[in-house]
Amino acid sequence: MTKARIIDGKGFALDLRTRIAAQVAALKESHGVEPGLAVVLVGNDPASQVYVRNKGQATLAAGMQSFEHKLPDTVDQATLVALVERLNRDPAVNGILVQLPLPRQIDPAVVIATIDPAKDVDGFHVENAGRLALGLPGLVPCTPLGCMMLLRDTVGDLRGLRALVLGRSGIVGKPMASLLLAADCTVTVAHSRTRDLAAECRRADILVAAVGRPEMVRGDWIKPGATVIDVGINRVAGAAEGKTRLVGDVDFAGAAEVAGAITPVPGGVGPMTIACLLLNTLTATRRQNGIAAPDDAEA
Ligand SMILES: Nc1nc2c(c(=O)[nH]1)N[C@@H](CN(C=O)c1ccc(C(=O)N[C@@H](CCC(=O)O)C(=O)O)cc1)CN2
Ligand SMILES: [Mg+2]
Repeated sequence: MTKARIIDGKGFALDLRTRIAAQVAALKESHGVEPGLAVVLVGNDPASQVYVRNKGQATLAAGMQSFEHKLPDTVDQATLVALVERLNRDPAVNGILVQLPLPRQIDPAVVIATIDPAKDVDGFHVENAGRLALGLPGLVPCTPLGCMMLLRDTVGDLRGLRALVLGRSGIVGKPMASLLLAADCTVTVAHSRTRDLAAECRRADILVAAVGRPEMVRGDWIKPGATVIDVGINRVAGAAEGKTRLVGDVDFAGAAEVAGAITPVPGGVGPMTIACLLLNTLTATRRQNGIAAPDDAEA
């Protein structure tokens, strides 16, 4: 039987997007400034195509300008870098995002390093990563930012809580650990080489799973009453022939019997990623124009 509160990331994200749209309208009214987001898609990865389409629709729905750039999967790195440099110079573009993954002939680190840090709404540039690690203001990666919003809404005061981040990627695990540390949690980062992962998980008041391994975290790894944030989005074979379904990195049914609160997949962290992209674009636009956020703003 499900005991845990199910954290409604989809609902939270929709509400956040509505509030962002209101702030965009106010920004246009007060300063005549309209945020613009450029999204670059390289190749034909079906999931990336869906994400980019959803980002474009969400951008327009928030009242921002959307610029989509699609390049073939054979494109060379120099051409992509030249496009990013052009977007860096374009005053209508306040945020730049290059959809990942990129084809193998392109080094993502080189492309990300080309993005103007002030327009890096993914928060992946080393300058923004360094700022986050040092507790300085910058642009924060969207998925960890969304996880923190859900955590604050669910738990409230995070100070002193024991948090375990499962996964050490530069996109989710490391920034997530920095954000939890900044919120005064006691943070452990676990990974594939961690000894007795289950025991580490069982100590955590907050468990953030971001390893990309379907249902790896079992129900008996969860501390009773813990808050579980599942970042995994894994497509696995479904019950019916030829059908697939999405699962997280956590065995939802098992964990929901033990946890105090848990994000579902789908409908948990995923929708927060796009909502936080809009938030970062608004933040970047304000900073580029020297406009302070109103007191009731999200960021
Ligand atoms: N440049 C970037 N590339 C990628 C990022 C990113 O933040 N920046 N993240 C992911 C993909 N992603 C956004 O780009 C993303 C993934 C999932 C969702 C989402 O809403 N998921 C839904 C389920 C969707 C489905 O049915 O497939 C959910 O979890 O409810 C939004 C955005 C990799 N690349
Ligand atoms: Mg503009």
